[in-house]
Amino acid sequence: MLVSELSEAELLNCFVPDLPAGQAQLIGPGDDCALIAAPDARFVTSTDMLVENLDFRRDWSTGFEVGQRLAAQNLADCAAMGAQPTSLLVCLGVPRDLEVQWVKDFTAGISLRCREAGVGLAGGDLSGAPVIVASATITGNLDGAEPVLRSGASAGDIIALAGTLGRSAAGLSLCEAGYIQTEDLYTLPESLRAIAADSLRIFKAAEPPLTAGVEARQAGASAMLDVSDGLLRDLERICQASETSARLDSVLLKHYIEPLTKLAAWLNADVRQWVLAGGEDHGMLATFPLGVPLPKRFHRIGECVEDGKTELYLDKMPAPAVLGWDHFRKETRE
Ligand SMILES: Nc1ncnc2c1ncn2[C@@H]1O[C@H](COP(=O)(O)OP(=O)(O)OP(=O)(O)O)[C@@H](O)[C@H]1O
Ligand SMILES: Cc1ncc(C[n+]2csc(CCOP(=O)(O)O)c2C)c(N)n1
Ligand SMILES: [Mg+2]
Repeated sequence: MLVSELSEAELLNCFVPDLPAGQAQLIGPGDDCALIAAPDARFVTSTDMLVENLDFRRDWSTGFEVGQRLAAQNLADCAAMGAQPTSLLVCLGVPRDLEVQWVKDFTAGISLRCREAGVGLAGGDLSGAPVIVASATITGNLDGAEPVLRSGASAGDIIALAGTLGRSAAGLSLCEAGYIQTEDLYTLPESLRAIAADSLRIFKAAEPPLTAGVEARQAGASAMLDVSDGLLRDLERICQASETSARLDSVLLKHYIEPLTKLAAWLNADVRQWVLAGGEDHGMLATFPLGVPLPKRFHRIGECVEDGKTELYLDKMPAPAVLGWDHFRKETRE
């Protein structure tokens, strides 16, 4: 059945009765607004969108995966402030010839990730669009604590990451090379299949270490963001906001590079490009004052350095000018 065969109310009725309700959700979907508890009189909020053919392709990803990915990227933004999610609102624009099942799968994907995070899907909006456009808005609670900003890093701080780097970019390269479904991976050498399957899964539906955000705040992180546009581009954002330089350690980055090296060689891709510039893994990139024990899941990858600039270094050299993701300007780092 196509969405054009249903009224808006009928389409809503296909999924609204099954949406998750979180603890903070006092009134869920059905009225003009939802009502969400904000126990510390302030809340964090952020929004993020996905556009068909730019951010996902329907022939690569299922509705279930796109839904999971939309939830994950919003939950990652909330986590990167050190906040606990309290509500998610979802807007969806769809073409008239889209299967109703796609919309149901998409909502099921969002609902799964919301349930895992204990957050309610509080409402949203539906409209028509020439391609699928989906956006979500998250709110989160800091429980009276201060948020972890991009601007809090100082020279001497340790730079650490929780989550994966380069896996999503590897998954994108696999799809571009025609390895789209797990079954397609059987034509790869056996030794590459597990890492390829892992990368494909992460590309299609990111798996950020969401609870690591609050843990980093509680451990005393000085700055944090989620890596959506690539390690170098996002670390540069911390450097610019904090007015510090940063030095990455190539020995510590081997943790991310080595598992992907053979797959990159097979695909004729640049593994350093995947790891240094690949976005959408949504790992938590944080800085911690020297001496603070890193929370579990955080791996040290470098340190902030004082040189009166906001430069990135890889060991003792300026970091390579590999491309980070930019929707409008793809040829250089900002
Ligand atoms: N249309 C807009 N109007 C107002 N502010 C915006 C708009 N688009 C982006 N911003 C703001 O600009 C900042 C950077 O946006 P960006 O989308 O790059 O966020 P990000 O967290 O770095 O990346 P991601 O969206 O991948 O998580 C954010 O604070 C965001 O709220
Ligand atoms: C079909 C297709 N082509 C390319 C990509 C890669 N891609 C799109 S947006 C983005 C960065 C994060 O964006 P934002 O900052 O808007 O969250 C990346 C790495 C994809 N996911 N799907
Ligand atoms: Mg972000």
